[in-house]
Amino acid sequence: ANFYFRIGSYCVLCVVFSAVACVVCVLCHGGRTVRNMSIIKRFVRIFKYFYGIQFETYGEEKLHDDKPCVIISNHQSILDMMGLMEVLPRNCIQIAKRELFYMGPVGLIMYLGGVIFINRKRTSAAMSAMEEVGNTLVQENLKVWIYPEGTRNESYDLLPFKKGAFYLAVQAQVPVIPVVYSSFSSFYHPEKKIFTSGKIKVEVLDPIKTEGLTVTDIPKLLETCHSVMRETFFRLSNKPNENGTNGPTSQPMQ
Ligand SMILES: CCCCCCCC/C=C\CCCCCCCC(=O)SCCNC(=O)CCNC(=O)[C@H](O)C(C)(C)COP(=O)(O)OP(=O)(O)OC[C@H]1O[C@@H](n2cnc3c(N)ncnc32)[C@H](O)[C@@H]1OP(=O)(O)O
Ligand SMILES: CCCCCCCCCCCCCCCC(=O)OC[C@@H](O)COP(=O)(O)O
Repeated sequence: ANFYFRIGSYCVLCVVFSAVACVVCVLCHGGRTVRNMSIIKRFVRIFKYFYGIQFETYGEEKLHDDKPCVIISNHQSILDMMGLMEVLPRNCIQIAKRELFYMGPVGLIMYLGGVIFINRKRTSAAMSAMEEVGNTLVQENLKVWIYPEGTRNESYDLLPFKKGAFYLAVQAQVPVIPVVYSSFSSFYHPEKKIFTSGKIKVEVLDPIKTEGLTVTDIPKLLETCHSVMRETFFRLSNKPNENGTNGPTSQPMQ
């Protein structure tokens, strides 16, 4: 029962805080702009105190370069929003599934924050939406946060990555910055109806350059990101990886 109360209150907080944030954003900036993200960030960062969640972040300064880039991170649940806002840099928008836009004030606040909505069922439309972002990324000095797994994933591993984030980075010739969150499974487990409090480790990895890369380099770029994020995920989550050690298995970057 406690699980449902906490999840329910999380959703209620999202709706209520969104409605308030919409008013503040419209009063401050008048409409849809990425500058509203800093207002949204302040509201969302309060959530962690309600749920006793602590963040331990490593390498956050790597996100503070005032230059465009594509940030990719693993995605486990709707709690990821707190982790996102914990380290969200300035001028950064997110790619979100279109369904979220229809969630009342939550959709409106995301719209006001500059979030790009994509229809995952219509790949061509999703790609052109992302291509549009790719075209304006550099001159608007924007960062884009994408969850390359394309969906929430509560397994104790990373899903294979979709290619959109990498097409976007290569098209705009901007670096990819991976951000990895440790597994929530110690305190959040929907199947077992567990949602207590706990600590989430967040590690920002070194930017991966895309200068000079073309579409043909995308599979390798995707693979490099996937393996370095997977290794970090296991390390942060203290999950023994294939060869049973806890330490980082530093495979040479092929
Ligand atoms: C005070 C407030 C209180 C709280 C209220 C809340 C406020 C919060 C505010 C703000 C925080 C908001 C938080 C946001 C959180 C939301 C997170 C989500 O919703 S996660 C789901 C959506 N995200 C994605 O899905 C992205 C990842 N997906 C992609 O990038 C895909 O690539 C996508 C959708 C573009 C296409 O997906 P495909 O399923 O078709 O798969 P593929 O393998 O990537 O592509 C298929 C083929 O198309 C080619 N392709 C892909 N992209 C291309 C491109 N751009 N150009 C050309 N070809 C491309 C590929 O090469 C591939 O071709 P070959 O099969 O390899 O031959
Ligand atoms: C007026 C009624 C509005 C009711 C809406 C209740 C609010 C629900 C909480 C919304 C939190 C929004 C922040 C993003 C959280 C998130 O990450 O969404 C889930 C998707 O990534 C994953 O997509 P998928 O796993 O494929 O369903």
